[in-house]
Amino acid sequence: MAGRFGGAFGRVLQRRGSSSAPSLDLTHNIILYVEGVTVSFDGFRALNDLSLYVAPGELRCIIGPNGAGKTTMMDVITGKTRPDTGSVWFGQTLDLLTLGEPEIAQAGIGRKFQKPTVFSEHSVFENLELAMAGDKSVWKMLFARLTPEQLTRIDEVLETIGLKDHRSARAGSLSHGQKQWLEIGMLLMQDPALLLVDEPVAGMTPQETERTAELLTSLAGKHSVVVVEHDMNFVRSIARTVTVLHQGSVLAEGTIDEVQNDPKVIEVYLGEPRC
Ligand SMILES: Nc1ncnc2c1ncn2[C@@H]1O[C@H](COP(=O)(O)OP(=O)(O)OP(=O)(O)O)[C@@H](O)[C@H]1O
Repeated sequence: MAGRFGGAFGRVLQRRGSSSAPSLDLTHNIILYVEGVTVSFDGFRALNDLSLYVAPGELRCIIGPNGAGKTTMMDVITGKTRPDTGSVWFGQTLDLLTLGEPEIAQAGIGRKFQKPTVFSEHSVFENLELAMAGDKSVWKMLFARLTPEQLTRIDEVLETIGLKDHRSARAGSLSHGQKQWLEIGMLLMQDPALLLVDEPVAGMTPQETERTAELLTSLAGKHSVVVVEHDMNFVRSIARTVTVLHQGSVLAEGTIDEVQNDPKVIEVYLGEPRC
């Protein structure tokens, strides 16, 4: 990666709010490099020489038929699965393949899985407070006095996720969509530079879907956001650039109209009822 994109001149960003996080060098205006990545399971190539690049602040949608390798790609970026070959870099200088899952999260990559996982018995506010704990003791966090900055940050995130009026509600009492937003809020408490979001609108009402589109769109710019989603109407409503995966490689990339009119994409999706 470093060879291909030249030396590290210019900007080195220190992520806000996490002094122990490694610095993120965005010199070449790329936050995520996935290059030539291959992952095999018992000889079957789930990812096959996959390469893609994400710019800082970009909102990228990844689509592809079942089994295309979308989840495996997320697993490789977050350190859950190690590739056989290829490289994955976060900015110019962080080689993600040398880091474990906790270090990758600490470096500024947050992942939202499809199923929401919130602390049901705690309030919305407390969930955000707990998410701020990072590697500190959760118990200590709940009883520690919050600094004015921390309180402000929680208020900001409550505003962003649209749950200001539910701050005292028990998380378990929220609707499915609200739980998803709360979990996104919990990730935001760590201020990740890159957010990976897996099928955010599965099971949501049309109103919740619309609100989620607004939320993810509002996060882009401040964060880079990579969304894996099957719902094409949703993808159309948020995406600027869409990457289509098929058999572990990039089949097409472009605007939603470009990829939907691409004969290769049409052929792959023929008979795929979800798209
Ligand atoms: N741990 C594993 N062991 C064996 N095969 C696996 C494993 N994980 C994934 N695969 C296979 O790799 C391929 C890619 O799977 P992956 O889950 O990444 O696809 P996907 O695009 O996320 O699919 P979906 O849209 O259905 O979630 C599939 O054929 C899957 O069966």
